[in-house]
Amino acid sequence: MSPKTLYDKIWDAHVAHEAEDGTCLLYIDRHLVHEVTSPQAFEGLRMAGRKVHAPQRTIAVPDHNVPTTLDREAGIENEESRIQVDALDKNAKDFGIHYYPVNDIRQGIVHIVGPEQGWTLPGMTVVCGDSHTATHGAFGALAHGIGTSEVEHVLATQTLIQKKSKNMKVEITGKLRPGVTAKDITLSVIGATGTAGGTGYVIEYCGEAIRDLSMEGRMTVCNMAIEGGARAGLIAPDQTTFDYVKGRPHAPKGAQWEAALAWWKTLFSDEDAHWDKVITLKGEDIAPVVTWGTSPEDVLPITGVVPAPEDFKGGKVDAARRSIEYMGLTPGQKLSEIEIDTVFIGSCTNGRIEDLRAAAAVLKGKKIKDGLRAMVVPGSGLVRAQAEEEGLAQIFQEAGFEWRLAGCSMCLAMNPDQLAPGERCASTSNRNFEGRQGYRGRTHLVSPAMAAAAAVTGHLTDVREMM
Ligand SMILES: CC(C)[C@H](C(=O)O)[C@@H](O)C(=O)O
Ligand code: SF4
Repeated sequence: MSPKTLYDKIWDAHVAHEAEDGTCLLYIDRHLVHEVTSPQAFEGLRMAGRKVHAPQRTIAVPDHNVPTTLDREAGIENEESRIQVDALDKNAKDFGIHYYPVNDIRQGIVHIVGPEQGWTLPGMTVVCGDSHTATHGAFGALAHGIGTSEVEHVLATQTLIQKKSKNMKVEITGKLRPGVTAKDITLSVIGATGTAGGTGYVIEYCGEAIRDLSMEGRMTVCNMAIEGGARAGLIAPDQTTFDYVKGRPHAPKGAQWEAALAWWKTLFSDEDAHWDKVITLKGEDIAPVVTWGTSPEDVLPITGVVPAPEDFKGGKVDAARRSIEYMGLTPGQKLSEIEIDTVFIGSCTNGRIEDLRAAAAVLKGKKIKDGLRAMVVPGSGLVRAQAEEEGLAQIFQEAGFEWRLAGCSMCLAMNPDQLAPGERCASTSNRNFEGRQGYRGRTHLVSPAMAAAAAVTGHLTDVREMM
């Protein structure tokens, strides 16, 4: 047998049919659904008089539009948001799929809920009408976003029409230095490859620094594969993965667990597998980073300065000029001197328990800068409950953070959690596009520890100085 990559293995195990031109029909093991990209898909089924083909494999949760304030049971004010969440309530009921409504403690961001509940397992194909589905690749699952018409196709048939991507290996060798996290890895990779570097590829992240990460950290890395242009990100499952999955509500049990485990242990890239592209970074070389511009590739170590447009080549010169102007920065300005108004800790990139622990460790016994607005939005109700149990919520609140309910929140500002025009935010989310966190808002992407450090000083800060 010819050697295969992990991606090849999962792909081959799911091809139901291959056409002459290489187009395949893939079987889908898990279909995650949220309120933004599903209403038309369900409507399509209704019009055609069709059912959901595999309701037991379909899991829905409202996350993007839900308010995160404690009074959210009072309802959603914005009409468009309310309609989307109401439609999901109704569709989940009508079509008999698994559902975590807004008042369920298991509700949260779809990419946090799936793994938490044991829906996401190694070797699976996982899709969702959402680009950050890449997150689930951390389990060694082939996971990626799909469009609304594909959501309808998967609902109706449990299959997806796909062409195979190429194989790319991103290796992070050695150990990370203190203060450097999974977020710094994933941003640094995008800094090195650019946002188009992964286009046409499925990335497998490997190397000692990746192996050393917890599942939470691995999810952070894979979450941003899409920001690097890749179709999906993958990490081969190992004991860390199995330990995380075991005992979760929807993980296999007993003899089924043993059978699953035997297969999962075969899920790695063979020694001589063919890679179409290979990138290697040294773990020791990665620093705590921040973004200065309006693309995730606009990333630099916190010790750096705002670049000048002339530092770039070709089309990037104008893009950088526009970014710097939009962000209200001056070339040569030290990144650590950029003052901020807001800190947002949350999102499917960094809204898990370990992220909250990392931020709380920096904040313990400290107060946020006077006049700063800071909020923590746990990724799920269960993350929130655990953080309360561990005393993290208290640390955040005593420091001056708002302690919110779960949802996407200020990651994309579809709910009332938004930046005002000109407001500047240190954010643990994954996109710093113009207007992403509110009209004319300014976003600097950072790790949770870096966000906490910035909250204390009121400017972007090297967390290593506070350790
Ligand atoms: C709303 C949804 C379709 C979108 C996505 O696909 O990623 C959102 O989650 C985002 O992060 O921008
Ligand atoms: S938290 Fe942000 S990136 Fe993640 S699904 Fe929600 S909006 Fe998209």
